Amino acid sequence: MSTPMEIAEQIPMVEHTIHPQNASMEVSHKNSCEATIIPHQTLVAEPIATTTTDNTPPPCFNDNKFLVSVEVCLKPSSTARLEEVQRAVERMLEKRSMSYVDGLVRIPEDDLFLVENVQRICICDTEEWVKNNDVLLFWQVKPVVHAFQLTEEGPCEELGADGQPASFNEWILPAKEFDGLWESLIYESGLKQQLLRYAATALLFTQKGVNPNLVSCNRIILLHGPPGTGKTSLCKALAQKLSIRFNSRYPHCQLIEVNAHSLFSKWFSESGKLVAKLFQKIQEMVEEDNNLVFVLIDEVESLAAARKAALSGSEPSDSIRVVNALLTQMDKLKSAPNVIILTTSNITTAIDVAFVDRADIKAYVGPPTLHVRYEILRSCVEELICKGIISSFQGYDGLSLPSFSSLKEKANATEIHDTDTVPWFCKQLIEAAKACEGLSGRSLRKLPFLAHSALSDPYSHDPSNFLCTMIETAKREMSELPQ
Ligand SMILES: Nc1ncnc2c1ncn2[C@@H]1O[C@H](COP(=O)(O)OP(=O)(O)OP(=O)(O)O)[C@@H](O)[C@H]1O
Repeated sequence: MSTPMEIAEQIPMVEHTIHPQNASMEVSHKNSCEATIIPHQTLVAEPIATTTTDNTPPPCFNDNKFLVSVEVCLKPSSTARLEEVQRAVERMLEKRSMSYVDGLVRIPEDDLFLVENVQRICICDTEEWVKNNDVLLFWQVKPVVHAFQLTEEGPCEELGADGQPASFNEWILPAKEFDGLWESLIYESGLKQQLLRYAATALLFTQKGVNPNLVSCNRIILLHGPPGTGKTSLCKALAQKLSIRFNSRYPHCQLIEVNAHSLFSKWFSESGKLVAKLFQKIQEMVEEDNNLVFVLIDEVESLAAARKAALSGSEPSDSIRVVNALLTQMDKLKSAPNVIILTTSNITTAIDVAFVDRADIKAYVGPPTLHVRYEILRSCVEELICKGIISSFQGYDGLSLPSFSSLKEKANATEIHDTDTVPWFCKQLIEAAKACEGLSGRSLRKLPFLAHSALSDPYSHDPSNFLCTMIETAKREMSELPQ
């Protein structure tokens, strides 16, 4: 019998081709369940590429291998050094001939150091490289291990003067409050990967000292779109993700959540000064070059209101001062390599053009599509099954319910609702998702709660009854939306 390495060597690597640009983007919900460790002999690998079509290596490709992030969360009680844990995990991964799919990796029971110190090991972002349901084999992968420990301190509030609301909250990252947030956010278009890559490029450019007069990069992101589409959560999740991925370069990381409303002083003329004061603090933080600082400005239109409106007389002149102060301070921060400004807005047209122009990425975060609505509801139902609120579906023992893409694949991309290959409960879930067209992600995440409270018998664990009630609740919620 051949050894795993011999078998691996028999598979011609160069002849296989994956096109990352074609890889379907499906955000994983497998965090709560174990990643399948499949003996690699049984796997049929999707062809793997060593180059993209234009012969340039894909961006995350090194040593003829795919770079795959492996995030290792230490136990709160652990006093081990992050580098020590990182090396221990690297050694553990080297010993195992496992496949790489997004999800949790079992910690070997005989590795006492890892058992004592590590809470979970999670493989991330492989779906960028492979099509849905395929896997990367161990020899095709160079794992990049990021060890981290969550802080449990909660936000530290900067109190405003004279009973004014606080002007900002400070979080030390990675924070317990944002754990799992990234994975819980579901988008259709690869938006999360795009943001991650953008930030990685921005940090690389500044780290390498790329001349900003020649290649401009302001490190400002603007997410805009309707309310409840997850913009604020996405900003926080991105900051958390980057604090983990860049912790060897930046061991300290903070998120400053600016309360834009508090910057409007009751003495109107003070507002410009308050903005300057806030940025003075941020400036002090970024002076420490081991610090990575994220500044989150929600509803940025309230701070960066279009000056055109002000000049036309419909806005008080103080708002002009605030916008001017904000733009000046942002330009000052530009020279610091270790700060990223994250902003959100529901009404882009109300934002000053000079601000919009400074944003390197202006990403539209739209209402959830059918695919996304199904995935959000699926993750909710999985959570309720996991916590024993409803029982699992009869005849289906899987830990996670089928994803929308896997159903589509089985149904040969036709109308998946009408096909026999789709289990009945998935059809119900699809019906619920269809009934929710127009609801925001925020409302969708509330729907299972509303459905449960509408059950005639709240102690019934019947999943089918629950799904029927969820469909009715969705229809009721839709009918109550303002026209
Ligand atoms: N695409 C999504 N996938 C999963 N959950 C989502 C999605 N969109 C929204 N949610 C849920 O809605 C919650 C609220 O989202 P959040 O407050 O970040 O939205 P927002 O776009 O910033 O809203 P607003 O513009 O009203 O401030 C999130 O924490 C998340 O639970």
